[in-house]
Amino acid sequence: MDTTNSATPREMPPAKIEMRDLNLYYGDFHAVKNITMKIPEGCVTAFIGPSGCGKSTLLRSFNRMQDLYPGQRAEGYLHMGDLDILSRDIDVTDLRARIGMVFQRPTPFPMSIFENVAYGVRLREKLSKADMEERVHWALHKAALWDDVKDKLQQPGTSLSGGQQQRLCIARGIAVKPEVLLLDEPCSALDPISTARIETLIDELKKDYTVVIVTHSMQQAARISDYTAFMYLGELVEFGDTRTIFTRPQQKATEDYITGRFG
Ligand SMILES: Nc1ncnc2c1ncn2[C@@H]1O[C@H](COP(=O)(O)OP(=O)(O)OP(=O)(O)O)[C@@H](O)[C@H]1O
Repeated sequence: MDTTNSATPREMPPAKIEMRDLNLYYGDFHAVKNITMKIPEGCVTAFIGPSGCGKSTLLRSFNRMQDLYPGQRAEGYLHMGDLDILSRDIDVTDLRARIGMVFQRPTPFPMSIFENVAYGVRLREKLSKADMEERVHWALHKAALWDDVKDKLQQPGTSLSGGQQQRLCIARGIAVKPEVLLLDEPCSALDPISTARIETLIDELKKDYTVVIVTHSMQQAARISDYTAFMYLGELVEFGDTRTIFTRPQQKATEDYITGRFG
């Protein structure tokens, strides 16, 4: 399958993450095939494609989630700047602080709202009580959750609504000040109002972070992303600026998918 990069390098901001011939396997199963692309810095990049095409597998490789599953492996070139993400010698905990992740279902820890946000920071930094409070409040503001929780920071994270829990997970993700935020279908368990709030938040976050999102919703990709990658059967079919992908796709498979005529 031809891979067409319809955004020329001149138009695109510099790469934050770069892949060359990246291959991902579950045992013998070749789930993601020969991906060569650059994720632009300070933008929202969306991965779309039919169920099972490898979007989540690819996203998870950016912060080495495959290490958590025996039998999963990655081959090829995957870099963030000078950092060789696939190198055995890197500190994976440090990598996951630099490249944070928010999952499909909100996953608050069984602890207070405050501690949910402070937990990851405490693992990495020795902050005074006042500095920690400042960091937690900052993250909750950034995640547009402060007004909802400012009077109940000691209540359990699980006492919040689904949409609030997902914003709590985003606050937790940004509290450690990552460079990249990976969002794996962050709105799939949310109602339309919570989804709209998360989408607004993502738009805000790209001022400070590089955001990569996997979404099943083409409308969502069209609304919030600057660049879109369409995957099919483990391959990258087409990648380019979102407007071009949705209005003038170069590959028939992309056109069929976005117009709902797919298989
Ligand atoms: N833990 C696993 N072990 C074996 N195969 C897996 C595992 N996880 C995913 N796969 C397979 O890898 C392929 C890619 O899966 P992946 O979850 O990345 O797809 P996806 O595009 O994110 O799908 P969806 O949109 O349904 O979440 C699929 O064929 C899937 O069955």
